[in-house]
Amino acid sequence: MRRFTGDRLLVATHNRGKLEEIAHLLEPYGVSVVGAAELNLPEPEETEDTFVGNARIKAHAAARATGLPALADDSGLSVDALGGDPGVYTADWAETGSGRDFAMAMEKVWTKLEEANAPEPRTARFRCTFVLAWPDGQDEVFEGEIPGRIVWPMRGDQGHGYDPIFQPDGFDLTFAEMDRWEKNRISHRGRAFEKLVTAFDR
Ligand SMILES: O=c1nc[nH]c2c1ncn2[C@H]1C[C@H](O)[C@@H](COP(=O)(O)OP(=O)(O)OP(=O)(O)O)O1
Ligand SMILES: [Mg+2]
Repeated sequence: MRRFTGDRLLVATHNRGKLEEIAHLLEPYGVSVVGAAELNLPEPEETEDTFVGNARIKAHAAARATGLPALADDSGLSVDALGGDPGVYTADWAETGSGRDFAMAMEKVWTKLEEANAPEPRTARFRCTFVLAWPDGQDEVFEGEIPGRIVWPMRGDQGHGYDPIFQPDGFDLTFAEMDRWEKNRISHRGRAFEKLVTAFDR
């Protein structure tokens, strides 16, 4: 495991919600973040069919373009009764052609569960894969997941993406009803971060 010794980390994401959560996770380590969008880095095509494959594409593209270490996050929601969908295609389900519509994407999840007559609880998990890529082409992989269930109707206005329909096991709140500290403490991203953090120990 290599150490990250800087005080500002390039996060190879164009997703503001992820960036804010990662910023809060890093704050106690005295590391701030800069997002790929702020540096006007292009959004690479995510052509792999695994989280780790797509996280590698994003992390290495940013590390190559800047000569800096870069952290990418590839994540998604896997619904058991839908055979693990949307999974790696979680962002694609929200694509409208002119941006992303997560209300539409959440309706799609719910409609498919209704069509499948899926019994309650409609179990699901969020998964997160971090890839930390070094400018010399090496990388390290850290994964986390959180089990829960899909609820309907949507609840809460915090968080991002599919948070309003995901209720983690052991909680009565959806991710969108939690503040980001509470979410980070238990989330797929928080859990992957617990492993990544050894790279920031200083
Ligand atoms: O904590 C989460 N709470 C709610 N939804 C979430 C979460 N974590 C991932 N998600 C959803 C958002 C996106 O639709 C997909 C990830 O897709 P993914 O390609 O990894 O991210 P993205 O395209 O939004 O940003 P980017 O690739 O620039 O990092 O899963
Ligand atoms: Mg993406």
